[in-house]
Amino acid sequence: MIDVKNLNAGYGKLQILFDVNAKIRERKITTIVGPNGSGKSTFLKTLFGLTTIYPGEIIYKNKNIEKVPPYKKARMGIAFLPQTNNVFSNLTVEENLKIAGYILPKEKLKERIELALNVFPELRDLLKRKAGSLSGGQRQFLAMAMAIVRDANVLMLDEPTAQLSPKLAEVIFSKITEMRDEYGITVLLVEQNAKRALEISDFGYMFVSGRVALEGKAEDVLNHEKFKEYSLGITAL
Ligand SMILES: Nc1ncnc2c1ncn2[C@@H]1O[C@H](COP(=O)(O)OP(=O)(O)OP(=O)(O)O)[C@@H](O)[C@H]1O
Repeated sequence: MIDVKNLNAGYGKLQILFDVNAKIRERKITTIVGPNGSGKSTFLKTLFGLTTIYPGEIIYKNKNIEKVPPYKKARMGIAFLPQTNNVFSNLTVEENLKIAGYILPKEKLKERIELALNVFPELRDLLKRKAGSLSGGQRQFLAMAMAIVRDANVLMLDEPTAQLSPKLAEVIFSKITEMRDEYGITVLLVEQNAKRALEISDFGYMFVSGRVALEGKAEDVLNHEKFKEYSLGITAL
């Protein structure tokens, strides 16, 4: 679905990612783990077009998209949910959902919102609430529901369980698997909660210092010595 080839990227002259090769497979969950500052968020931002790309290729559905601006990527079905500011706080939940699908015809929009609310029934009672007054978990639900309204093919999530209780993190993980299994959405996930994230994933990558240090089937990454060292906090930045 997304093929990343020899990707080098960063912020202005500051290079953060070095020769990254990765495959984001269709209808699968791919998770990126790694120490703080290893470039995980930068990778997502780069795929969405928010950083400077030096040489490197990003191929989506057989098209090179490294020069495509973010708003066009959104129209191509790629959704990026940053860690914060992923909803419009001063608008209601309902307004957020409507804005997500503003390019859709009215009937289609209604249908998509209904579908999103089936995945996130927790939002039904909150439709008139301002998004800014939601809890962290509810806000995350809303951001994910908005991606469903937009009919995203690929959902890139940056630490969706950050600052959530373990119980709520579990709910988010099960929603992510539901989105893959029931709606065929391709998921690219960046998580601090590395072990749990890999457990629900199909494929995994570990980044260290902006490079791919480990890759493979999620369970192989989970069982790899390098991942165990990282989990124990031994892997150096
Ligand atoms: N907008 C920016 N401008 C310049 N440097 C940045 C910017 N955003 C991030 N960086 C730097 O890029 C490096 C990688 O950061 P990034 O957020 O991608 O890491 P990460 O693996 O997602 O870390 P964490 O797990 O802590 O979120 C860090 O050294 C960071 O300081």
